[in-house]
Amino acid sequence: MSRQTYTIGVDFGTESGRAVLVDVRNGQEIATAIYPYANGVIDDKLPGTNIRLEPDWALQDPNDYLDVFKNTIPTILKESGVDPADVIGIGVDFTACTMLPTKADGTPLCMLPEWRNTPHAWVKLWKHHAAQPEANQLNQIARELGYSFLDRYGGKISSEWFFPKAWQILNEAPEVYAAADRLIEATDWVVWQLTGVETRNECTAGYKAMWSKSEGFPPNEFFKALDERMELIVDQKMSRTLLPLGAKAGGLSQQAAEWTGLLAGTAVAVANVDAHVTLPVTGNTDIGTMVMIMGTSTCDVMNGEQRDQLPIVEGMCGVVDGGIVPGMLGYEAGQSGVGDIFAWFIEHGVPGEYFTQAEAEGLNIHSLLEREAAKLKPAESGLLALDWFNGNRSTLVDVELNGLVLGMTLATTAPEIYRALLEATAFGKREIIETFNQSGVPIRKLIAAGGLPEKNHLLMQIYADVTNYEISVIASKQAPALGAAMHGAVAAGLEAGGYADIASAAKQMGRLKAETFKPIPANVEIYDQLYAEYKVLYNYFGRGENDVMKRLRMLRHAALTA
Ligand SMILES: Nc1ncnc2c1ncn2[C@@H]1O[C@H](COP(=O)(O)OP(=O)(O)O)[C@@H](O)[C@H]1O
Ligand SMILES: O=C(CO)[C@H](O)[C@H](O)COP(=O)(O)O
Repeated sequence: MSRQTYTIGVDFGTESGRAVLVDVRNGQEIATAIYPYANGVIDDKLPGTNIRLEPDWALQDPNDYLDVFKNTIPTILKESGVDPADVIGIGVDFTACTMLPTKADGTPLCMLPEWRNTPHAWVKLWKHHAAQPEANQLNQIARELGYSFLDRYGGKISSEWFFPKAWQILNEAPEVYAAADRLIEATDWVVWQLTGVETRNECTAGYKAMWSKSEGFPPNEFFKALDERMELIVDQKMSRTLLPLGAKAGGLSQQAAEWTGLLAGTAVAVANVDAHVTLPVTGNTDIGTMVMIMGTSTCDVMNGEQRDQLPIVEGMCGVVDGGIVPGMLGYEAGQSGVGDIFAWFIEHGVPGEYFTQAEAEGLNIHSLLEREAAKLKPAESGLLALDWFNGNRSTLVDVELNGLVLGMTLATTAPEIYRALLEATAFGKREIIETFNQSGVPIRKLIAAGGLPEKNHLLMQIYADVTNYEISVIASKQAPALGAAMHGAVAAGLEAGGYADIASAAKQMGRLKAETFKPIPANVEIYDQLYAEYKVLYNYFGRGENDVMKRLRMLRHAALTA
C-alpha cells in the first residue's frame, strides 16, 4: 500500500496568514491555523513611531509574514499529529501586487535600523494607492510610444501594480531605490525565506509586472523613457528568469525547517497569488469558468483557450499565458473593494441601536443587517450605489473614483443602505461579466470562493439575481490555502506521492458544495432595470463626463497638505 502523504498551503491575506494541512489523496483539510499580522495594514503611522503616512498609503511589515510560518505550521503539525516526514510539499499564495525593496541577501530594507523610519523601505500592500501619478504617466508614455503591451492589461496599468509602485519609490525616495538591490513581490520573497534561494514566478510577473511569455518585459528603452534611472530596473533589481506555477522552487532550508518543524528539503512550490491559486480548488480547470474570490476585495479569474491574437477585454487586470494553469490563457479582473465596503458602513454608518439589537440576539452585526435587508424587495429602498469606495479596478482601472449612494431620504434606514451596497458590488460584477462576454471571451459558469459566500447568503442570492447566472460555491472555507497546498503537492511530484500537474491535483483535491444560488426570475427582471440605471452612473462619473470625484479628491489633498 502506498504511503499516506500530506501537503501544506499558506495563504497570506490582507489582515492575516492562514495555513492548512491537507490529505494529498482527497484534499481533506486535517488542520488549520490563522495568525493575524501584529502590524496588520499600516495606513496611519509607521509602527512604533509618530511618522504619519500620506492618504492612500497601505504598508505591511515583512516580519509578520515570517511569524505566520513560525506560528501556524508548528500549530497544524501539532494539532494533526502528522509526522513531518509525511509532508511532501508546501505552497504559498499571497495578495498581489504586494512588493518590497530588499538587500541582495533578501533582508527587507525596513528591517535595517537605518531604514526603519523611512516609509518607502516597507512593504507596499496591494491596496497602496498612492502611485496613481506614476501609473497615469506610465500609461500615457506607453500609449504615446505605441507599446502594445497595454492591450494585455485591458488598456491601462493600475497604480496597484509593480512598476508604478517601484517608480513611486524612485520619485519620492531615490535613496531607498538606490539601496534596494532587489525589488520583489512578497509572494516570491516568502518563498525565498523558505528555500534560501531567490526565485520568481510567472503569475505575478505576468499580471502585475507587464511580462509575457512571448515578449518578456517591456524593453529597457521603455523604462528609460519613464525615467533614465529606471532603464536597467529589470536587470539590476528583478530577474528575467521566471518559473511556471506548480514547479519546485527548491527544498526547505535548514533555517525554515527550524521555524516550522518540517524537514529540511521538503519541496517548496513556486510562489503564487491568492486568486489564481484558488481556481483549481473548484475541482477542474475548465475553460470559461469564472471564479470570484470574494473577500475584502474580489478577484475574478478564468482560463481561456490559446489564441493567435490575444483578445482585448476593457479594464481586465491581464491576460497571461500560463497565468493560472500552465498551457492555458489565464484572465484576471476584479473589484478593489467588496467586503471592505460593508465593513466601512458598519463602522461609520450604522446607528448604535442595531448593535444593541444584534448583541441582544447573539448575532453578529453583519448577520442582523443581512436578515433585515433580506426582508426588502429589489428596488424597494429607492437607493442605488456605486461600489467605488476603494476605487474601481475593472473595468475603469481608476483608483481615484469614489463611492456614492443615491436616492436617500429622511426615511432611509441602515438595512436599506446595507442592501444597496451589496447590490452595488453585484452590479460592478455584472459590468465585468458583460465586458468579457462582449469581448469574445464568454463566461459559461460562475463559481464563488472566499470568506463572503460563507458569511452572507443574501449577497450571493443578489449576485445570482443581478448577473442571471447560477452560482456554485467552492466547498473549502480556506480555498486559497488549499489551492496553495495543491501546488505544493504538484511541486513534490508523482514520485513523492503528489501529482504530475495541477489539473490532476484539481480533480482529486478540489470540490464544490452541492447547494447553488439560482436566479429568481422576478428579481432578475427588476435588477435589469436597476442595472441600466447603474450603467448611467457608471459612465457619467467613471468615464470623464463629470470628474467631480477627482476634483473633490484634489481639494481634499490640498486641504490635508496645506
Ligand atoms: N456577514 C458578512 N457579510 C458581508 N461581509 C462580511 C461579513 N462578515 C465579514 N465581512 C467582510 O468580509 C471581509 C473579509 O473577507 P475574508 O474573505 O474573510 O478575508 P480576506 O479578504 O482578507 O481574505 C471583510 O471586509 C469583512 O468586512
Ligand atoms: O489583486 C489581487 C490578486 O491579484 C489581490 O491579492 C487581492 O485583491 C487582495 O485579496 P483579498 O481581498 O483576498 O485580501
